[in-house]
Amino acid sequence: MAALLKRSASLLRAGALQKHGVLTKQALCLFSTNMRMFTNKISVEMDGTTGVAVLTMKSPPVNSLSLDFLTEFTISLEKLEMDKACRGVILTSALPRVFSAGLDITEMCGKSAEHYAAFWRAVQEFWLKLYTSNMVTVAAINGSCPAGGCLMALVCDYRVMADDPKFSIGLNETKLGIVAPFWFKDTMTNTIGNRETEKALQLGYMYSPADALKVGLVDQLASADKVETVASTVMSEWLAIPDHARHLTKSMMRKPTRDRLVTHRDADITSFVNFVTKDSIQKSLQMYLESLKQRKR
Ligand SMILES: CCCCCCC/C=C/C(=O)SCCNC(=O)CCNC(=O)[C@H](O)C(C)(C)COP(=O)(O)OP(=O)(O)OC[C@H]1O[C@@H](n2cnc3c(N)ncnc32)[C@H](O)[C@@H]1OP(=O)(O)O
Repeated sequence: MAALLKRSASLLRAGALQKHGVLTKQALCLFSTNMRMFTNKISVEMDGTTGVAVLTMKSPPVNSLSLDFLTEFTISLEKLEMDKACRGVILTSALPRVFSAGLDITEMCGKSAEHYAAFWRAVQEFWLKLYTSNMVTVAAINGSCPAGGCLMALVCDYRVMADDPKFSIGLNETKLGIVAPFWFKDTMTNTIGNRETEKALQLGYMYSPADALKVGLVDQLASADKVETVASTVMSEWLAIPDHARHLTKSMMRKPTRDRLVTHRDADITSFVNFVTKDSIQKSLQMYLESLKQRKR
C-alpha cells in the first residue's frame, strides 16, 4: 500500500494527475468500506455503515500545507471520491491548537521557479478537488486556521469551529506582505459577501470564533471537545438529502468559480511565480518566518 501511495504521489508531482484529473486504477483500489489509511501526515478512517470518512491532519508542528502534504491530501480525497461507499468527509486536525497554519511558507522561500510552479499547481489541484467534491465536506475546525487553512475550511460545505477565543480564522495574507489570489478571494466572497471580504482581505483580518460566526465565515460553534460530534450530526442532516440532487445543486452553485480558475490556471501559476520570485516578496516572507520564530523567545 505504501508503495502504491508513493507511486501516486510521484505521478501527482510529475503533473500526470493534474493533467488527466484521475488516479491510477491501482491506487484507487486501496479504499473500501470500513477502511483505515495512514500516511505520514494524514489519517483517514472510513465508516462503511454511515458512509462518512474522517480525514485527520497530523503534520506537526502546525499542519502547514507543504508540497508533500498537499499531495497526500489530494490523493486521499481522490480515493474517497472514487469509493462509492463514501458520501461525506469530515476534515479535522490531530494537533491540539492548530487546524492548519496554511501554506507552508518555507515552500515559497529560497526555492527555484520550477519548484514554485509545482507547488502552486499542487495548491490549485487541492482547491479544485475539495471545492468540486461530490461528497459532503464538513470542516471540524478545532484550532487556528490562517490563510490556506481558512481556505481549506471555506471550500467545505459546512464549518463547525471550536468556541475558544484563543483560536482565530481568516485570510491574513496582506500581513505577510503578499496578496491572496483571485480564487481565494472568490471563495471568501461567496461565503461572506463582497463588502466583508473587502475589509477582511485588505486588513488580513483574523476573526475570533464568535466574530467568524457573526459574519458567516463559520456556520456553527461548539465547545472544543464537541466539534467533531457536532460535525457528525451536521453530516447526517446533509446526507439525508438524495445525493444526485445535492451534487447537481452544489455543482450549479460552484461551477462559475471553479471555471474561472480552470480557465486561468496557467496564467495564475505564472503570476504566482513572478510574484514570489521578487526580491521584495522573498524578503517579506523571510522576515515573517523569522518573526514567527522570534515570538517563542
Ligand atoms: C499572486 C501570488 C500570491 C501569493 C499568495 C500566497 C497565499 C498564501 C497563503 C498562505 O497560507 S501563507 C501562510 C500564512 N500562515 C500564517 O500566517 C500562519 C503563521 N503561523 C501562526 O500564526 C502560528 O504558527 C499558529 C498557526 C497560530 C500556531 O501557533 P503556535 O504557537 O502553536 O506555533 P508556532 O510556535 O507559531 O509555530 C511552530 C513552528 O511552525 C512554524 N510555522 C508556523 N506557521 C508556518 C507556516 N505557515 N509555514 C511554515 N512554518 C510555519 C513556526 O515558524 C515554528 O517553527 P519553529 O520555530 O518551531 O522552527
